[in-house]
Amino acid sequence: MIGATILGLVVTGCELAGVWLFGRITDDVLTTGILSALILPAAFWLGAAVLGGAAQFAATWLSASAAERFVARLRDHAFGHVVTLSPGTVDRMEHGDLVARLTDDVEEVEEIVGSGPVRAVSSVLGIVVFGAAALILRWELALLTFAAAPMLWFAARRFSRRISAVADEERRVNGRVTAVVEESVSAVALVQAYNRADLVTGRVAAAGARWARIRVAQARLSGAYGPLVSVVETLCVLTIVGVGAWEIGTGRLTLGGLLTFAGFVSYLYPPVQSLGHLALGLAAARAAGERVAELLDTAPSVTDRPARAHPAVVRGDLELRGVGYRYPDAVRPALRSVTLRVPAGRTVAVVGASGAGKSTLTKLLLRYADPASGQLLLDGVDLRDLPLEALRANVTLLPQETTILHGTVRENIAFGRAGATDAEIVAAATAADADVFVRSLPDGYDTVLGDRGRFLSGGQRQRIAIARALVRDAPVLVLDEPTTGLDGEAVRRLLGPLRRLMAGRTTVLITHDLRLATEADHVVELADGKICSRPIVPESA
Ligand SMILES: Nc1ncnc2c1ncn2[C@@H]1O[C@H](COP(=O)(O)OP(=O)(O)OP(=O)(O)O)[C@@H](O)[C@H]1O
Repeated sequence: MIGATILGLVVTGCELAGVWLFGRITDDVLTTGILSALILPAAFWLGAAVLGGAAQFAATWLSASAAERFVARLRDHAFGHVVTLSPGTVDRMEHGDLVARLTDDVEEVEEIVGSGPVRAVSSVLGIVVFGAAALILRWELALLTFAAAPMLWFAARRFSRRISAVADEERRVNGRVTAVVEESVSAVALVQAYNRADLVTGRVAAAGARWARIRVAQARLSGAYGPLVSVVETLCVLTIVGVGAWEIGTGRLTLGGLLTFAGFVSYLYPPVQSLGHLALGLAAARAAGERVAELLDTAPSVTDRPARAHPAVVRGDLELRGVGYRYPDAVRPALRSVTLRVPAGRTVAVVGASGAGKSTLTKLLLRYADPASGQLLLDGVDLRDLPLEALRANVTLLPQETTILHGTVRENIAFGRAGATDAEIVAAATAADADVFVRSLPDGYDTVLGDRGRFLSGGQRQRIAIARALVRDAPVLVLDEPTTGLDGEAVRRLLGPLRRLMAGRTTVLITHDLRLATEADHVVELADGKICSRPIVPESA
């Protein structure tokens, strides 16, 4: 900011010198015809132009890098906040709208908070310096010219109110367009299968048309502001020419003096206009800023309590004592007084009908949410008393839907633990029965997997996920329907990798698959959010 102010001063000083030298040249060279008098002022003028140009270049560079740094920092901050929100909170947001807040809205805020102050300072500098120069040269004429300022201020105020209302709407609709496009693209397979291209294109077109209407309204408003200012400017120039001609006639002003004065005034308007535009831009930035602030104000539903002592590595004794949970806005609780114990190193399978509350249990075990009543304990410590990072370092979740990230097979497996070595990655893939098919891929472990792993079969995706969990090597394992969507043969092939993954780990195995349930030491049934007392399959050895 200080650098930009100094550079702004240098630019303004050079422009001022240029205008003044032009006035001198008019009086000493153009009106007298003495060519030799041109050399010195021309040399100074050229010097001022070079120095001013260099300062302008440095100021542009400085403000662009400051602006981009600001955008990156704000986006990192906002995104850093989003990843602390529980998955349930993020799922309740429209993903496209969330993306719009983290991209377009952050950039819009920068316009005002980042480069805005720099532009404001250089505009104010320009107004003060050229205004003072005009006053010093001919104060009466200057005051006459400044009379236009209230008109400009009044116009900017009227426009900014209307632009502000439109800007709010534009930011909202912009988020909606991104959300509709994002949703339609991710559902493209369903759209084609059900022949509903007309429905989604209609939705995108409707959102796009609404956005286009608002953008046109915005353009109309700011388009009207520019010409209005030009008309006011023209009025001032005509006043200067008229009064100036009269003053030249009376001998109170030379032609060079009038041109110098007109030059000062012409340098006065761009900063006045720039301040006006800045005020108009403030409306859009405020609307965007509110959307970013709303995101930052969304509090994580689960937070760390003040630090407490905790074992770095846990044994893995898991216990649920009378756990109850109800989703926000849900009428019925998803879990009701669930009591369950999984001794260290043992496996408990949780079976039950769809909607019984099985996945909800996994969310509480990972602390995506806290129970409304009761306690979940790891080695006798309430999960809420463990730092979130320590809890998650000790509990590995294999979610129902396998997430494959855009990246290589190696990166996808290494995602399980920062710093995993190549040897550990290959060992995990081998134990997950993934090594053979990975080596048959075009680039082996360096094959880039497309978004969501669409180049892989369901069973292959699941084996990559098991390798990732093996690399993580945590003592507690939560498996949420690990065989969902797989046929009998694929399930059979997954049994070996799953057994190797569960071996020696405390495991909560959520499954519909009774063959898989027999892998557990104990099976419990969840029905309507409660544990049933009767075992539904005979316990295995
Ligand atoms: N995000 C949510 N908001 C509100 N209610 C939810 C939410 N997720 C689940 N529920 C409700 O909570 C109950 C338990 O859901 P849960 O997903 O735990 O069942 P589940 O046993 O895992 O079912 P499935 O076997 O079909 O995966 C259901 O009635 C469900 O409708």
